[in-house]
Amino acid sequence: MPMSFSKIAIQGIEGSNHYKVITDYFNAQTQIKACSTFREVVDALVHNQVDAALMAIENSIAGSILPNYRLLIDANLQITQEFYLNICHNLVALPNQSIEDITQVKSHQMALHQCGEFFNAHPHIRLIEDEDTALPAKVIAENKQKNVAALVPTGTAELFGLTVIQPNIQDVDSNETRFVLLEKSAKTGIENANKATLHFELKHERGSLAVLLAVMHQYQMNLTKIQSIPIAHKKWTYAFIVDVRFTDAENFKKMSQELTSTTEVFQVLGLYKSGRI
Ligand SMILES: O=C(O)C(=O)C[C@]1(C(=O)O)C=C[C@@H](O)C=C1
Repeated sequence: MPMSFSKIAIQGIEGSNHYKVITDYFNAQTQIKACSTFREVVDALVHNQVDAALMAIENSIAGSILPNYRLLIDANLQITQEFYLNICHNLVALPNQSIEDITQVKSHQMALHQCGEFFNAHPHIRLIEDEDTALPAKVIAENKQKNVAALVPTGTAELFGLTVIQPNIQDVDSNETRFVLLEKSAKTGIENANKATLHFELKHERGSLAVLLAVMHQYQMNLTKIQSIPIAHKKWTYAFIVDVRFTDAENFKKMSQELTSTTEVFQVLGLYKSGRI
């Protein structure tokens, strides 16, 4: 289902996993603004350089990218869509290099986390964080760097003329990252949504989280995720991010009304269609 946006900010360059989401889900006319950090992605949207921003939010092996929740909350952005992408990490280097030749692997920190078991088994390799998965591959190719490898999605080795030393080195074969599309304002009316991302702060009182969960249960919300994130200016206190699926919009509205009056902060970070069937 092609969707039209004139320009979308992503983290990473052509050949990265963010880039792959754009080519898989958006029409060919969509322009891309490649950014080196998630903060730059959000800033590009806030300053109207793009009409949407794509951001990885969690991975099935490495978990949530917590700072990204804070970025989207602080910038007051809305999640308008979500996408799940199958993630393969292929170890790539210049042609004729073997695993014994490799002394460094450069990649995005989330990608390195997803391949922990492989690197534990190859302790001679030093891991170095880079901006995304594709950039170090491009640099290896352009500068003909020997002894350095990168971790890239399927298809990216060919893009830069590199060779796959070892395919699929992620800890678990079936590895997925969930990406969210951010816009400045909500696009989907509740009638067209079946999923929401909510942000709460609760009174530090016995049972306050249990009561909140009971209200969600009462209105038949199906929780797909609960995540606590630190509130930096109130040391050792936490906000909660809750993803819910629902079938009845009226129930969602009633729950929202009730929770608005019983929580310290209640904010809908997005109403959208689930990326899962
Ligand atoms: O570097 C990339 O290829 C990205 O698109 C970034 C990113 C991430 O931020 O999680 C995307 C998916 C994978 O989980 C690994 C890295």
